[in-house]
Amino acid sequence: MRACPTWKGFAPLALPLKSLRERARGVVTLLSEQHWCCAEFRGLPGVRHARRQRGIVPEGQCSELRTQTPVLTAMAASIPTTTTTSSSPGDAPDPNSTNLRAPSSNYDWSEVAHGCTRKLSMKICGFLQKNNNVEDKTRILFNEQQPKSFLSRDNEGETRFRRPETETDFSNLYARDLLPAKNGEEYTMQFLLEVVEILTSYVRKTFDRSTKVLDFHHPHQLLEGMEGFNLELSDQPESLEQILVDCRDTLKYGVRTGHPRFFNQLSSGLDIIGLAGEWLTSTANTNMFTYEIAPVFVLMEQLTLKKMREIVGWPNGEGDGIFSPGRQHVMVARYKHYPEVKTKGMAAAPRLLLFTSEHSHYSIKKASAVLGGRVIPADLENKVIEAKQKVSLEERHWFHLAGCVPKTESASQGFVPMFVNATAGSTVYGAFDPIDEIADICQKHGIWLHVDGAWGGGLLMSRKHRHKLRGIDRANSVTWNPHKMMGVPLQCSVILVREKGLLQSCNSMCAGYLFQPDKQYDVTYDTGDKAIQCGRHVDIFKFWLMWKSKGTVGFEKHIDRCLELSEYLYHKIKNREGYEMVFQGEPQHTNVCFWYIPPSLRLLPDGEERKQRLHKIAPKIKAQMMECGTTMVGYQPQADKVNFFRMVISNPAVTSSDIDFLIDEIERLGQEL
Ligand SMILES: Cc1ncc(COP(=O)(O)O)c(C=O)c1O
Ligand SMILES: NCCCC(=O)O
Repeated sequence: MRACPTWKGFAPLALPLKSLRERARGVVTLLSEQHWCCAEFRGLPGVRHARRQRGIVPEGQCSELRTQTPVLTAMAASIPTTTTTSSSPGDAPDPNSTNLRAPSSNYDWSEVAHGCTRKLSMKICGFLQKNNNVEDKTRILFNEQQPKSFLSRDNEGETRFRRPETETDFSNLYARDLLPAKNGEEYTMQFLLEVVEILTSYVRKTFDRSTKVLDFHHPHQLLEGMEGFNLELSDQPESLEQILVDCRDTLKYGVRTGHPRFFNQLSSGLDIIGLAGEWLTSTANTNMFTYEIAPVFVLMEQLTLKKMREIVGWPNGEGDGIFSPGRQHVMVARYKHYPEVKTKGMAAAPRLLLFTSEHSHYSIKKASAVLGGRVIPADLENKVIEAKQKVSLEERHWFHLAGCVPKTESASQGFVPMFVNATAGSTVYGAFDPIDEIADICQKHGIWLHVDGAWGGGLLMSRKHRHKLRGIDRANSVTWNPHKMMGVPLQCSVILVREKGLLQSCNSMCAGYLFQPDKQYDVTYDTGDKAIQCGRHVDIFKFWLMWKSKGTVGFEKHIDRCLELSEYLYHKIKNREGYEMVFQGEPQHTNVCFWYIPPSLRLLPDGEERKQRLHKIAPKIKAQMMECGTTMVGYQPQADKVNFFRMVISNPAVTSSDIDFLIDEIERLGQEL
């Protein structure tokens, strides 16, 4: 395992160092005047936000921290205990508290010292900032915490909150002290501001390439509780102090999917407007099933769906749709062909067949075609015709037959081809099926055409690339996931249906407690009954807000930029020593699939040994990437192909230098395998 590079700092939740150092220096000045020893805080980069935090300060800092621990320990041990907070500076942490075990090592004590120092410094800083009067600093230091009113009324009588100069001690506060509790407003504002600080610190670090993409730990390590990060649920309430620490740790041990060097999934990036939209959505905390409780969101959804249908090419954006995850299009297709299935079940339908290509999201095992897994129309029609007669399972190797596969191998009756899934941007290869040709076959045989544009639908926003989805306007239904290529925060999935009213007919149950027909407004805006589920999350707002902030042109620019970067990668490696492309030809999407061949395998002749050894290379490199936290990229086998890397780009933060970094990192980690 190659050594990981030393990191300048993986202190994702550190306070802005400048202010912390200033504060700390204030403490150092004060304490040294009191003839206390104290570490010189200079030279402690990455000093963490020490709210009784047990977090790990990265190796580089840990060694520095430890060299100064004896001094810090002396300070922590000698700090007087006259303050009234429950965890007064100098108190040994309560060993029974959930997260804080009794300090046992020098390192632990230095953490305690940090925590105490920070509390002291916050009190002093608050005082100094407020009074700017250095003389009285010693008096204020140990006063009880006086919750000041930080709420004021502006000219319109609106209550405004002013961030307190001194920090709130949340160790004695609990959820019950927050709104709607009586007098809970100030604590609520202070608590939420702490949370915002955690989130904004995380956002800043996400785009900082000197931080890790992840701080990997195995499941058993996290389950055991990293530095006291206890995932077990508690019978008794935890203090807000603990809740804040848990928030920080949850982010600390997660994966930064917005990091410029996170390439692992089709969904990546951290769009700030989308994030704000998600924050607002959670704050609004409403349900999409009726207009009466989501009037604005329901209208936003309807306008956005119409815009998307126009982009698909349906005249005047006519048709239907809904923001909802899941595979409703199959249900709608079946309902269209056999509506009695809704009330009588599958007995009301013959054996139905669904067709899709090997590389669709429902991928099936099959010898991969050098064309990248596209449906070859001539074969599709043959198979459709064949399927209308008796056909045995082994003859279906070319197409995936999902849905109602016959219960016995030798079905006595023909099958009814009902549904064809054409993939616009396959998950691994990024391949686009020839939709127009497939549409001809579906039209000829009266078969429902669904276009799975979950990954490729975003290319419709680009005048340069939308031709790859030529024929999509002939589809009966379309899947399009803005949370993939368009960078909208997860979850944001759309299903569009050409025939208006079909979703409602297929799914509606007219629940009387929700969809009363005698409301005072036009109840056609109660769209919940179109969905297969009842409660439905507001997925629209973050997307609508992003669209407003970028404009249609902004999405086009993003899509074109990502495709440019994938072309850059393709041309960089296609003739590079040690690389082999999985399929020939420029990528149709941002998917670039390749093997990295370490020097030890380059002279091996093709054959079973080479395949078996090559199969292990990508997983080993990936494991090292994760241990080092430097980057993440997906790998997988596909049909008869051994593990290969699948590089995808959807994060607007990615630059060509990140592509260069990825290649260098693969070579650094793989060259000695
Ligand atoms: C082509 C394609 N279709 C459908 C899906 C399912 O998307 P989701 O799981 O986000 O609904 C994926 C996911 O990667 C996909 O790549
Ligand atoms: N729907 C699954 C996502 C697959 C991927 O991100 O690679």
